[in-house]
Amino acid sequence: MQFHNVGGTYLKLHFCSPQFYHWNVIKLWQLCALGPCGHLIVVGKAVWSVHLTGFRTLWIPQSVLTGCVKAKLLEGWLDQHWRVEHNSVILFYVLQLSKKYGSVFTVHFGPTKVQALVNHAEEFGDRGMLPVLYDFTNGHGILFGNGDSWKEMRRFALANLRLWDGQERERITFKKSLGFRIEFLILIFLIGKAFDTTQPLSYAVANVISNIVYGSRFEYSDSKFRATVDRVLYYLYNMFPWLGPWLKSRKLLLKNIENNKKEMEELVRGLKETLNPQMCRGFVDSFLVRKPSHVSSSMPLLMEGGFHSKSHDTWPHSLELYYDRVLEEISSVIGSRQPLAEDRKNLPYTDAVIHETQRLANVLPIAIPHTTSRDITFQGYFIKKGTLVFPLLTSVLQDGSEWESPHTFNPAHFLDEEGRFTKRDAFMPFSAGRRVCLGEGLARMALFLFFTSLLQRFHFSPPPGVTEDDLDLTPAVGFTLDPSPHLLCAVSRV
Ligand code: HEM
Repeated sequence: MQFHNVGGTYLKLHFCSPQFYHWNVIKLWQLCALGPCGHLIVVGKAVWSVHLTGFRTLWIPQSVLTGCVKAKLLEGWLDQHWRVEHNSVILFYVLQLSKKYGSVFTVHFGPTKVQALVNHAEEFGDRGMLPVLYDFTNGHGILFGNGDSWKEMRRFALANLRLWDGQERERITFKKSLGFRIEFLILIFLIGKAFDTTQPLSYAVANVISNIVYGSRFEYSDSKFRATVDRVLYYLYNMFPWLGPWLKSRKLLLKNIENNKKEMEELVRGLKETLNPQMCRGFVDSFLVRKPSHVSSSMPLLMEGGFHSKSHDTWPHSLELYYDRVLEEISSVIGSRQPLAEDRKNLPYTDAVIHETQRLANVLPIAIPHTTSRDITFQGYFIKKGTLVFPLLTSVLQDGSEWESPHTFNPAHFLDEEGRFTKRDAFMPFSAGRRVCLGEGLARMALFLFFTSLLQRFHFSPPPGVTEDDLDLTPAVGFTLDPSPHLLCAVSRV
């Protein structure tokens, strides 16, 4: 994939001078720099506002922020504001800067030196490690690993996922699991009450992934399972390293991670005791048979796949209001039978709507951090080995020179003049290069089956008394970009 043909934006972030390291309060202004409402809050004699001119500056006397007061202020303020604003602010903020400063620019951001850009798969292909991600993984696994062990794990995982893509495994495991999750949603929706889209979808997606990872699904009434998923959701809303040790939520985050690890270990113990090497039930079994010492690395897939897919699954319903044409297509091609993966090629408009939803929803706007594997000069900028790099996927997914209407929902982006589905190079919600999403094939298939099955059965609308215009779909904060929590009603079509 050649990023430079697509013309994305490359973000380079510098952190400020180390003399401020010893101030606890430094993290406050690190945050505030990109904090609520785009205001820059400068504490004490911070000198790094050079590149942030143009933003309003609010001075907080340093004397106000000492000892406990400092900690309390910080905690309360962060809890109230940061979690709500963080992601969208970073995103819109850097996009604004990119308009002003061009495709490579510098932001002073805190006490570590950080630069972010995308290109050159090899040089920018290592995974960058943020403290909070380290808390979660200790640097192991596919998502956050590097070097030979990452290479080996990725190859192994891909081979296994391909296995499931193969006929037998797909028919048995994948379709069955999707059936379950759809069954669950049907139950929820049939209750007829307005529901918040996030939670049932998260449980359902997590069940699909656990079917693949563990070879079995959970009952939705299982309180342990629900607690695990809730904890994963909690991670996502708290994955901000610079919140650091001041936040009480970090303590909870670590406790949640510990609890989830324990439960996963328990599950793996059970699988070990009942292992039959001739009959792999899921991903963990493959590890137990062929790579027993790496088995813990398979576990974060539950979180990884779950949260990405969940974010997408919550979006299409919000856009369902536009989907009459999709329904016509589904009903003329599939009728009332269960949709199958191979139906996709006969549903070009539906496929275009799903792609356009992914493009505009842009659920991982700054992907997952990379790091440079060696010194490199890129677009005239020297970047040192070990520099943190944030691929800004939004800059490609909503690039005005690539898309006819970059900020508007427009399925025609993926259709040719005859109404046939057409691929676009700038469509890269799964990123690109050597760290491209491992679950892309699986996620694409799940999105298609899930989306068509739900639309086939339900009409979605805002709750009584709420108009479509009242629905607030402003992206909410998190590691992923989800729509703000909102209620919908599902009315059965059959
Ligand atoms: C709609 C759903 C999904 C989206 C949009 C998505 C997107 C992404 C993105 C943007 C990355 C970062 C790539 C980079 O570092 O440049 C990624 C990495 C990854 N994804 Fe996904 N993902 C989805 C679903 C899944 C699923 C279902 C799985 C698991 C079965 C999965 C497994 C992974 C793994 C293991 C990585 C790390 C790859 C590596 O570092 O080598 N993803 N994904």
